Amino acid sequence: MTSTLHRTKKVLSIQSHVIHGYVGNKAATFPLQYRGWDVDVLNTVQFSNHPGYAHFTGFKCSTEELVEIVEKGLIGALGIKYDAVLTGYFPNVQALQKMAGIVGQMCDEDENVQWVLDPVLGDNGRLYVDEKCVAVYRDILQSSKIFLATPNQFEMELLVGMPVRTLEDTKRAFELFHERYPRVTRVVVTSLELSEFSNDNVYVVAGFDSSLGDEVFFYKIPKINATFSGSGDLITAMLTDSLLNNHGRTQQPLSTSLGQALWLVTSILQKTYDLNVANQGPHDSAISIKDLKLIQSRDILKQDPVPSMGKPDTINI
Ligand SMILES: Nc1ncnc2c1ncn2[C@@H]1O[C@H](COP(=O)(O)OP(=O)(O)O)[C@@H](O)[C@H]1O
Ligand SMILES: Cc1ncc(COP(=O)(O)O)c(C=O)c1O
Repeated sequence: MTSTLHRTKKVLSIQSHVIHGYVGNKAATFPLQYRGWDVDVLNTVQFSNHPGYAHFTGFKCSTEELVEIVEKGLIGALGIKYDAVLTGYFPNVQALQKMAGIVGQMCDEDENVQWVLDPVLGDNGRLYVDEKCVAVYRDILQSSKIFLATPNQFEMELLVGMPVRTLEDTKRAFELFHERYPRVTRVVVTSLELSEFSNDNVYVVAGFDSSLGDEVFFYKIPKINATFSGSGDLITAMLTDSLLNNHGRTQQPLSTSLGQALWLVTSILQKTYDLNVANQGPHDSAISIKDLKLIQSRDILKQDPVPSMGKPDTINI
């Protein structure tokens, strides 16, 4: 009952769109809506399906189209005030640069707008955008006020310019990140494979909130025997919800929000895995699961309050 008394939060989500499947905006929109957000969806590309499939077709929005929709339409004509702007995949360097300029200005002009930035560059040692985007993301992170950034392991390595393979590296990487990008208040590295835990079959998910001191915290998440597309986009969306949609409660620390976002994502990935295995039968090596089962996971998304993955470990930097 009480949640309906609070204003519905509004987010502008600028990411890719696929007609079939769930990555980019398709992975973020339904979960955010289901958790009570008004989501304004700006699609940077429109593809038949994600490029993890053998074939896809579609088209990219031009920089001019993206700029016009936000500047003339959403801000100029409608004057919409957002609580958050979520940015993900951009189809080229120019679109990234221009749109980051506009979002940065929105945040400078109104301190209530929080920028959640997923620096989409690549994964597992491979870039899937123009390499010039690396320097552009470094500039953006240096010059803009960012509420939360969510690089994966490879993206964190590119942003700090060092390999991140051990707990000691992780500590140094967060230190360097904070030195280089002091205007980024929170950073979460979404999946680290660290040598200390190589026998434990876990991903490490680590976070740092510069407004709360010098502690890096991390969760160890048991690996499900599969690879998923869209899990990164889903966790960024669920962190946005957990940090900003407090239904009138005081804002909770990043470690608590990450514990809840991880509970939601892990439960959805497990459900997706179980439904796939029920169809395909048992397997030995990791299976590639192309589409999250988001609709079938709506009962998970409805949880309130959201359970947590437990207590994180901590390291001081
Ligand atoms: N095989 C897996 N088993 C368990 N959790 C996973 C698995 N793959 C992804 N995740 C979860 O999804 C989150 C985001 O995945 P990640 O691979 O970091 O995204 P990105 O696509 O940005 O690289 C991770 O923090 C982890 O919680
Ligand atoms: C255009 C596009 N956006 C988003 C994603 C999803 O990325 P992630 O699996 O890192 O969440 C993909 C992955 O294939 C993609 O091709």
